[in-house]
Amino acid sequence: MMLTPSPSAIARSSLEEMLDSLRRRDEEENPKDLPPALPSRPMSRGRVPSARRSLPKSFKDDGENEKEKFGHKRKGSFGSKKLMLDVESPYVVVSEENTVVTTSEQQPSPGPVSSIPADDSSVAPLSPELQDDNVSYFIKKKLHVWCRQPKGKWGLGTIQSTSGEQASVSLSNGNVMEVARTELLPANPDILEGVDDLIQLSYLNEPSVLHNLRFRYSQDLIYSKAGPILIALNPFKDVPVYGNEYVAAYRNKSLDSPHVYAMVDAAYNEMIGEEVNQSIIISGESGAGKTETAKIAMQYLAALGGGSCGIENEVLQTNVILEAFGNAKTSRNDNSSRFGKLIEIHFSATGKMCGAKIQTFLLEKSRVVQLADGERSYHIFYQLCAGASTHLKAVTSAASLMGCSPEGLMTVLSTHKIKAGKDTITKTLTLRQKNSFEQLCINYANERLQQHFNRHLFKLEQQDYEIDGVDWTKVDFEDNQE
Ligand SMILES: Nc1ncnc2c1ncn2[C@@H]1O[C@H](COP(=O)(O)OP(=O)(O)OP(=O)(O)O)[C@@H](O)[C@H]1O
Repeated sequence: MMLTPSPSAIARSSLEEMLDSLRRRDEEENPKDLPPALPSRPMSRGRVPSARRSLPKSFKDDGENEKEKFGHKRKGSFGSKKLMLDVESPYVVVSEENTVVTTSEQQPSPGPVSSIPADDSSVAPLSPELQDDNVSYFIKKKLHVWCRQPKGKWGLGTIQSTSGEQASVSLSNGNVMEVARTELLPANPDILEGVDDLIQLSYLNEPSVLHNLRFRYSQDLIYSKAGPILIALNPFKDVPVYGNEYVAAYRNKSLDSPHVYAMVDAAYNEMIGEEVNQSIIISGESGAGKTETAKIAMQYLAALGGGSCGIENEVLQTNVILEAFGNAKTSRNDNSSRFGKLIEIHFSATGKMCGAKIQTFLLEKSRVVQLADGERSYHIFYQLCAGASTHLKAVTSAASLMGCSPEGLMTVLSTHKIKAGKDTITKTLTLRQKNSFEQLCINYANERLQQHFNRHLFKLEQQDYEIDGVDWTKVDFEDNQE
């Protein structure tokens, strides 16, 4: 028997409620629809790269037009080169007895929520490791292999010889390494360097994926695809791939290299064409670029509806408010979103943005009162202080509330007293020490605690002195109060 907790039986988080409401809504809208199938994980396989498969739909020439217009050529197309089948190549032949692997066309990946076709059963997958029978081929043809080095790094090299389970590998930096054969993985042919969709790689192993992404990143190609999934690498700088010109280029399909715009465009077209709601899930570790990517996606949708006025602008401006109240500086990201959000954007029948609904969940509330070293509370607190009018500004009101003079308050906030013997030295605090609001609060709380302790303790002592007939007003408590 399976028990399902009833909604009232347990305390439910806002996240659970949100997911539940989404599920209910989906069921109401599409009762018979199954959730879209997840893409099957592409397997590493010996495969000749298909020139036709890799060519973008709008590919017309060798990319010079795009270079002229956008400053760089599209990557991932094999240019005008036609690939010939090298019958000797291990990228085609796994082994004599084994199967010739596919050169078949990969289905285009139509959108962010679509699935790619399951693996063709007529294709024999190639194990990610080098097989016995093709190690000799790699040696003979001096083909590259990835070799795991100390500290988990991968180095590119060629196998010189093997002896039992060991292999001698000549690395591209000139070193020769003795490694276990299990530490070797086949590398892709040079012609596949920098392909824009990882499923075009003949060998889909960890170093090959990392190498391909790094190669593209080094050329400011921050977007790549893995089938229907878009991979975005954070450039940590401005890359000139956004704005009206790019919106128009992706909209009219004169550009179709991997991009958030292309992803959003596919979803938009699917929504208009099929009249089905679309979802884009953006995930990654802190600082990976999720918030920025979501904003870029929203900007594209806003641009489709006519640009930065009216409702589109209002929807975009919600980010400013959300970030003020929900984002903060952390050790990993100066603008870290400390909450999850589900943004629903609504479109009219004509395809114009007509509204939005934003649900937030799991706000890190403890950040208001508890901070790690070097981190900050929510931007709004600092913005309020920075933007407050002279009348509202951190001194006269504060002094009257605290029952002291404004001058006295300013002095204690900006100076620090040190007692050296019988002398008292007043040291001016630096701007940073003055501005450390969290530290001020912590100090204030500690001072109050100390004061409470002192009062309590001295009251008891005073009573003792009074009993003993001592004039307690002449007792020097100052040391204790430091
Ligand atoms: N496409 C981009 N172009 C330029 N800079 C970017 C891009 N994406 C991210 N960044 C930079 O990286 C920083 C961190 O990105 P972002 O805040 O989007 O990360 P995040 O994944 O949302 O992190 P968190 O989970 O902590 O909220 C941004 O403030 C910005 O400086």
